[in-house]
Amino acid sequence: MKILNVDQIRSLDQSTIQHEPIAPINLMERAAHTFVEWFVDHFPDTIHTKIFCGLGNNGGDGMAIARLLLEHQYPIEVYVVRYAPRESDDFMHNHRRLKLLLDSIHYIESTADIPAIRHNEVVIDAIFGSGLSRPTEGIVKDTIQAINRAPATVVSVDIASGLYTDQPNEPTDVIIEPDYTLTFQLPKLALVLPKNGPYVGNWHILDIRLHKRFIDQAPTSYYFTQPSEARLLLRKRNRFSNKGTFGHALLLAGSYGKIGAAVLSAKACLRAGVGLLTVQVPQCGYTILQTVVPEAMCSPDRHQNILTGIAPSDQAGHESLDPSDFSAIGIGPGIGKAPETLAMLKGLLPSLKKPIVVDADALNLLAENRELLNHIPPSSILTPHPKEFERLTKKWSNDYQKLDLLREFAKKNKIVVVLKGAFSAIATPDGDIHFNSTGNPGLSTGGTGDVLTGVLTALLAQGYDPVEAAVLGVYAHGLAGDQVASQRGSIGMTASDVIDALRWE
Ligand SMILES: NC(=O)C1=CN([C@@H]2O[C@H](COP(=O)(O)OP(=O)(O)OC[C@H]3O[C@@H](n4cnc5c(N)ncnc54)[C@H](O)[C@@H]3O)[C@@H](O)[C@H]2O)[C@H](O)CC1
Ligand SMILES: [K+]
Repeated sequence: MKILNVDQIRSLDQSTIQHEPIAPINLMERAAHTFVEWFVDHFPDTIHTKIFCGLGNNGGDGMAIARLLLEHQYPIEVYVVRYAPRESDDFMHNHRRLKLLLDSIHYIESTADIPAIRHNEVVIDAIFGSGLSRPTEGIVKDTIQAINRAPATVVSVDIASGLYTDQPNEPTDVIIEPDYTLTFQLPKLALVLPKNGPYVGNWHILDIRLHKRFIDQAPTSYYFTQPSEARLLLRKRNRFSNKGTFGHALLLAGSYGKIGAAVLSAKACLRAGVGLLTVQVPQCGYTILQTVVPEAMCSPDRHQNILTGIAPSDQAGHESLDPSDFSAIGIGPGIGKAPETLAMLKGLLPSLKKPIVVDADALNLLAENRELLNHIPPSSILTPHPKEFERLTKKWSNDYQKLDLLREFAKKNKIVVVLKGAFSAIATPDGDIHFNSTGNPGLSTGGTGDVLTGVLTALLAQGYDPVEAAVLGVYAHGLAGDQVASQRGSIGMTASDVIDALRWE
């Protein structure tokens, strides 16, 4: 699903009005209906509801929502924040209609007009939507602060009042902190950025049937992975396939004290459908791996405690590995940063031709030896969390700048970068960014990154295109986390739970 910017959303509105065709006021009515449908589903009709409206079309939505909630017998009160002398036409239209049904509409002009808000009430925030053009101030700011201080549940219409749709806010900006955001038609960039968490809450998309052809043709570099899109990426399996069909992956993982990382990666790789798996671990991990992951072959490093090289045959009779024998290689989980491990990386990278997966300490070694980035095979997948990404690039001052850095880094190095976090951002070599839609805070626990590396390596080994592997793998990994959370809650989720919950259907 595309993410469009404010100007495009405005044109989308116009395009819908012209092509459907539909009168603007009826489009507002449709938006209000969809909002109320969700609202009625989530809150009982006895709940006291205060609706705060601005004077533009977001406020117009609020007015229409108020009228529809009245029809559903909700006890409502409506407050108009009078911050300017002029109202939009569609606001005025809905204001007139509401006045016929409601004894009194309240107007907030000074702080004395701001009502007390109690904990068992719901607030609907319809002050500003996508039309926000400057920071909130004066009476709007005072009203927003009062709503934020109140113990009530807050639901924002389209986007929290005070939050820009696709540009950074200043830290001093006063913005509604909603429990829910119900956004119209398309996700907005502001909704997927980590710093905006408090100004977004749980957000949902309401389909208001805006012009589909306009959306299909609109240029964008931002996408949000929907379940149906992820499912389409999944390849059907042929009944006559054999384990050779699904590739042979090699994982280079583990060091003394971190053999668990190798185990988790290996198990996840198998659960993501790889045909054959070889894991190279330091010798201290050999027995562990052979015992805990019997499905994988294990190639012990020459070194007892760290990885030092793709093992050539030696007197001990260890078989040699040839990197080109593998359909995909994953490097990094738990490998540490020993000089010998760096030397291994330096020796290995230039010899590789196919895309690989690079994670964890392999990323930190790259950050400390950036010339190695030139040897990463094109279309490889790097999976940094924000701190690792900062080490690879530089500090950013806001999430929008971080996205620019991410895009540039992926383009310049011709790689896929999965920036992990809530709504993980996947940057492609072409400069697109796909935000993931699955996952929950339970995934912020040791080992889940190792699981992702195993999953991505398995998908590459099966021949998935690297961008598709990243989008699908990150989606499935998050979905497994959501599955665990729905069964046992997100607190106490472990990486092993996530592996068990991986499903491909
Ligand atoms: N696009 C859609 O899919 C639909 C959107 N709808 C709703 O319309 C709003 C956008 O409405 P708009 O009138 O353009 O803007 P706002 O209501 O957000 O703002 C009104 C007005 O206020 C001025 N302004 C901006 N910032 C400030 C400020 N800080 N202080 C004072 N005044 C400010 C500015 O002139 C704005 O124009 C969208 O979010 C949806 O809720 C439709 O109803 C359905 C289709
Ligand atoms: K709003």
